Amino acid sequence: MDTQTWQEQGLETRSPGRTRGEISQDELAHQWSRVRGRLQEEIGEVEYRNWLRQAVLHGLDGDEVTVMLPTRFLRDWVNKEYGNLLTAFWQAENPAVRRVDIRTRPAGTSERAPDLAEVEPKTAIARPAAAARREAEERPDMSAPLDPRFTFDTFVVGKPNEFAYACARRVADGHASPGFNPLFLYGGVGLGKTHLMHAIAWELSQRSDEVTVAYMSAEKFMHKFVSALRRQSTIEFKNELRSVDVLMVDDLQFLIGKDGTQEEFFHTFNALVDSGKQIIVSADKSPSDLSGIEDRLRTRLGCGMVADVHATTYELRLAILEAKAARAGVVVPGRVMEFLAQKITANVRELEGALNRLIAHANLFERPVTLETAHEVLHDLLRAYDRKITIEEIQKQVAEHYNIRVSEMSSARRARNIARPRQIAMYLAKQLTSRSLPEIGRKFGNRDHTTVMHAVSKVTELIEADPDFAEDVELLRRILTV
Ligand SMILES: Nc1ncnc2c1ncn2[C@@H]1O[C@H](COP(=O)(O)OP(=O)(O)OP(=O)(O)O)[C@@H](O)[C@H]1O
Repeated sequence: MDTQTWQEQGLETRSPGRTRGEISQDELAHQWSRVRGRLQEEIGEVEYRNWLRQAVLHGLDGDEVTVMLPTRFLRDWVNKEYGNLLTAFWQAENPAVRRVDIRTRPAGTSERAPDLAEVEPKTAIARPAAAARREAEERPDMSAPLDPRFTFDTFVVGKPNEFAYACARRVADGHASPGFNPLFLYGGVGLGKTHLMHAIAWELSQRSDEVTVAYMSAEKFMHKFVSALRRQSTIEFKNELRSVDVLMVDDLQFLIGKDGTQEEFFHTFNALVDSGKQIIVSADKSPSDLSGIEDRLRTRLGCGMVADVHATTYELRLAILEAKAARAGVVVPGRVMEFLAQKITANVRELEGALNRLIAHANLFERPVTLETAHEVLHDLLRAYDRKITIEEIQKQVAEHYNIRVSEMSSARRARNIARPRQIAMYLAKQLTSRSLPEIGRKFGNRDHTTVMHAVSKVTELIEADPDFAEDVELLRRILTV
């Protein structure tokens, strides 16, 4: 990582190498970036900006992390309001950390910490694991190595992601037909697209020393392109990109409206595909729904394999929690996991964050994880869920969306244009609230729980069979969960 990037990431400038406790500056930077990500998720964008945006990591010394803030007021406030959270998240990231020391930094010693969006996944040229790390150290501009946790082994497969997983596997096995080029993965926030891309990169690089994989976020692609333009070194940039065997661009939606960068990406894309190289792209929408992308690019993006990563189901959430707890070597009672899987429905990132907080809390206070501690530790998150989503809100939103009266949610009418939205509302009530089937049934005109069960399985079936229908339900889910 170069000095500038180091500072951009809210880190103090220091000489490269390893910190005490065998952790490299890059790893530490990643941990800090994730801690900040969790903080932002946890306390919300506004609070984060107000209080923590200027926090800078000074370093890790033994078991103590030091974080600097520019004023005493900020230091005291952060200490009081977020000190425990910071410690818990650091502990979850790095079990060696026991304490977080929050201090003021002498004036003029560091830069602001940027938005997370600015520092999220960077670029990595992936070779075998060890080589990739060396590469990252030798080539400061290729700053972020692939996340070692994002492999196929750690990816939990369920109905919502099995197709995307199968496609990713096929490409990673090196047996994909041209029909898999490009592989376009799309779906909502935090559902595992980046994880799958990294997994492909790891797998390919472990398979052969010869294969070079370039992974970058669309933003990074843009930054690199723009700075190449400034340095008048676009030829090198092009050559560098066109020399790889596999190019992965994550979160392509960030290229929307960036015409010059899109143009460059389009040419790179064509050059690579024409010479038989593999392209893998992720975005939050399917190619046909990515408005703001040039038509010729959209057409090319959609001409390979397009795989949707659907919103999680209760079963998948539970399986993910079980896998993560087992991996962390922590015993979390089944009831606690069921509770989390039922409650934390927005995405896997949030679910993972909740589990990490519970584990960190248990470690910190040397107490077992129980349903009671889950309520206590996650009360703010759970309150947000409780506050946000009620069955009434779901009914209102769905009725509005399909242009029917809210009263039809409880009526006896069985016409398709009424019954289908009602089934969708029941399905969302099951997904987004912790209400039981009989409770949901009661809210829908005293219907039996078997009717709700039927609605849930019907909607699940339709989501799998009909992408437009799936899109509609996903849209409603997002509206309800923002
Ligand atoms: N099926 C899964 N099994 C295990 N972990 C998962 C799964 N899906 C997501 N995760 C975890 O959830 C977190 C968020 O996933 P990821 O970053 O891949 O999401 P994304 O779809 O790329 O989101 P974004 O659109 O925000 O970039 C990661 O820590 C990832 O490991």
